[in-house]
Amino acid sequence: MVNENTAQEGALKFAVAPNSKMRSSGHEGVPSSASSYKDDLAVAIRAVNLASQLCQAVQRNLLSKETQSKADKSPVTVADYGSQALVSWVLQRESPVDRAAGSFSMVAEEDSEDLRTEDGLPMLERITQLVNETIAADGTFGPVTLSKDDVLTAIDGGSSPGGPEGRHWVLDPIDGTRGFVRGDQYAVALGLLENGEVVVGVLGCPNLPLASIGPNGPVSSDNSVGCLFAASKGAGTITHAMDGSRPAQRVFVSEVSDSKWAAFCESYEAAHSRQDLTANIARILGVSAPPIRIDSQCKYGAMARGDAVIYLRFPHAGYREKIWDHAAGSIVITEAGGEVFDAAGKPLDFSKGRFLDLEHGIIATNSHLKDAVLAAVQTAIKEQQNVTKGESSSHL
Ligand SMILES: Nc1ncnc2c1ncn2[C@@H]1O[C@H](COP(=O)(O)O)[C@@H](O)[C@H]1OP(=O)(O)O
Ligand SMILES: [Mg+2]
Ligand SMILES: [Mg+2]
Ligand SMILES: [Mg+2]
Repeated sequence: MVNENTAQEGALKFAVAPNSKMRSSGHEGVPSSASSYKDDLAVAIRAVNLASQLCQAVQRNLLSKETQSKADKSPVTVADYGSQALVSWVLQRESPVDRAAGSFSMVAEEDSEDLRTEDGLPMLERITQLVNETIAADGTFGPVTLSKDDVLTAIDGGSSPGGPEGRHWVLDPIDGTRGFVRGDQYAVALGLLENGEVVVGVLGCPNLPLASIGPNGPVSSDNSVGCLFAASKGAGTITHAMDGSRPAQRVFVSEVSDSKWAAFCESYEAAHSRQDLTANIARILGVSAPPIRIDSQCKYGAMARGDAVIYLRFPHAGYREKIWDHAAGSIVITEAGGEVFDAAGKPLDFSKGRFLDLEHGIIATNSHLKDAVLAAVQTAIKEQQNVTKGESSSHL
């Protein structure tokens, strides 16, 4: 995990121009009363907070039997399922808009298939226990106990195919499960799509330091962690401490306009993003600070408050991006004044169902640097293709 020592060492080693850090908005809590998504944002924050409490409890006591491998070999834990069950349960119970409409649609990462087998029963029992303990500890939902069937049904509330029409919640119950299992960064990421567009996004980042993790972060003795980021269309992005110890503040992406002063963030896991390609992009841009490598959509949150100026993600060939890995993060960036686009410079299209259909790679930065970063990305990709062509012709 990037800790404050690393950030402080970085601050000494690398001269990075100051940028716009958190600025007080004068608003407390939810971004703006002018937002037409105020109710959606409030219920999304409540759901993400509750799910984050379950994740924190599990991460403190993670046992190996509480982690399994899915068919694609990625890990899934009792907390991924428990988080999905809680978010689905809170939204279906508390969302005024969904209740009034009598319909609920959510596109979420997990499903209950493995938990419905005989082998899955101990895990289901543990998840049900965790869900009920979390609801009881929270204390704001009244006396309620979910059965195993209720938990399975809540998890399967996330089976919607999504698409270009109507309202769909989009959930990654734990984004960055590898980071979660390692004891590092992860996010509970919840978005809302309306006719294919992300209109609400909430990121619960229980391990993210409140202090900047960027190379120009403040030299601070404050080791507090746990940040929530919340954005809704037209109303900006706010952040607050998850334990309520600091009030909400509006955040804005960095104003840095010279790429040599721009720090970039990317995946901790080399298997998730091509770090050779991102190193080349950084070289072309003249970036001197080392990459900030952390798991999950916490990167989008950190960038939205100015810790990093560029986000780069280039999965290995054959990987298809899912909408729940970017929906909440992308609106957190755009409402903080940034831009999110693919390697062709196009905005991400969340209207195509469970997958994103895009040109290789996802990039985020501020509007000053968009053209320069895009040009560097395209140059690095061409250089890479030339090297690959050269290698294959030398084998002929
Ligand atoms: N082979 C892979 N390549 C790229 N991303 C992956 C791969 N396997 C899982 N992921 C997803 O990448 C995201 C982590 O991103 P990052 O690398 O930025 O931390 C997570 O959503 C993770 O899924 P999950 O939600 O199951 O953890
Ligand atoms: Mg996963
Ligand atoms: Mg994910
Ligand atoms: Mg996940």
